[in-house]
Amino acid sequence: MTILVEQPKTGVADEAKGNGGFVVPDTNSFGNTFRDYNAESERQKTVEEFYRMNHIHQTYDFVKRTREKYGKLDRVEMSIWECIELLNEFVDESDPDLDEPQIEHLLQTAEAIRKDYPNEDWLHLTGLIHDLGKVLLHRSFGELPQWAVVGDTFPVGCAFDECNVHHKHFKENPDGHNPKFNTKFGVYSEGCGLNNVLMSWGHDDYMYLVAKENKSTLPSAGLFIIRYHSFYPLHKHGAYQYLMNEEDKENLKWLHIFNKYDLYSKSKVRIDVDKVKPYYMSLIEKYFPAKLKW
Ligand SMILES: O[C@H]1[C@H](O)[C@@H](O)[C@H](O)[C@@H](O)[C@H]1O
Ligand SMILES: [Fe+2]
Ligand SMILES: [Fe+2]
Repeated sequence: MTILVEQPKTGVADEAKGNGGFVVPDTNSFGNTFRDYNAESERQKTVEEFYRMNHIHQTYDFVKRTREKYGKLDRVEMSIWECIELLNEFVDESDPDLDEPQIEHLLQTAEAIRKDYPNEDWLHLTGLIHDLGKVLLHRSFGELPQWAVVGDTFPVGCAFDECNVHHKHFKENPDGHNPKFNTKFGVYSEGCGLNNVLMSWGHDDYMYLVAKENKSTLPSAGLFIIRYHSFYPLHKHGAYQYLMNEEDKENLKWLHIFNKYDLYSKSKVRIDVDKVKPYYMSLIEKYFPAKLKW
């Protein structure tokens, strides 16, 4: 099902009058511009070290093996809300804009979308669950290291585009020296569709598999957002476009909308969980079974 892209409820004029629409802040909680990977901040070193490990270890072979293993979904049975609560203890080491527990980020994203798109309940829920795959960091999921869970994603099996954050650290990735994998198309072909492309392993693809295998009724745009929201090289820089097919191009429009809320809603202003929980529980019930296989 294709859902037509609509304009947000409030226009710029409404925002200026304080009529409720989501307002994009100029700086993050640390006073820097968003996604500035070189800004001197307490987080810069942690983040760069994160990407060094990520770029060295995410190889075609690693992704294939790990995706097969986690795709079995034979670890845990739990509800969406139980998973949200599990995430409470984690801070994402790849993120220069946020050092709050993940539950804050999930609710902030969902609530910001809800302000501007009150009728797209599927998009509110997508906001709430888009990062749930970060449970891979948890003990019961084998405590995957951060480099295998978070951060921007990129295709493996073809050349690493220069617009990837901290690109220089790819020089230690063995795939970069393998002629099978280091050309523009690598193991892929033009227009093959993202569904046929292996992405670096992490919370996006994992949560997509969880939603799909548990028969979520979210529209294809919602599943696409979950699966590719960390693919900044594509949705921010326009790299790797030649791998997309027509359906990907349609879905990308919604991902562009979503990204604004994912990125810019990160703040220190807390959401009252008890107040908004009933609304989100009703959406979970509408689009997911009560218990899911993870
Ligand atoms: O640091 C962030 C964070 O891990 C997000 O959850 C992910 O979606 C982004 O792409 C990444 O850069
Ligand atoms: Fe994410
Ligand atoms: Fe996010």
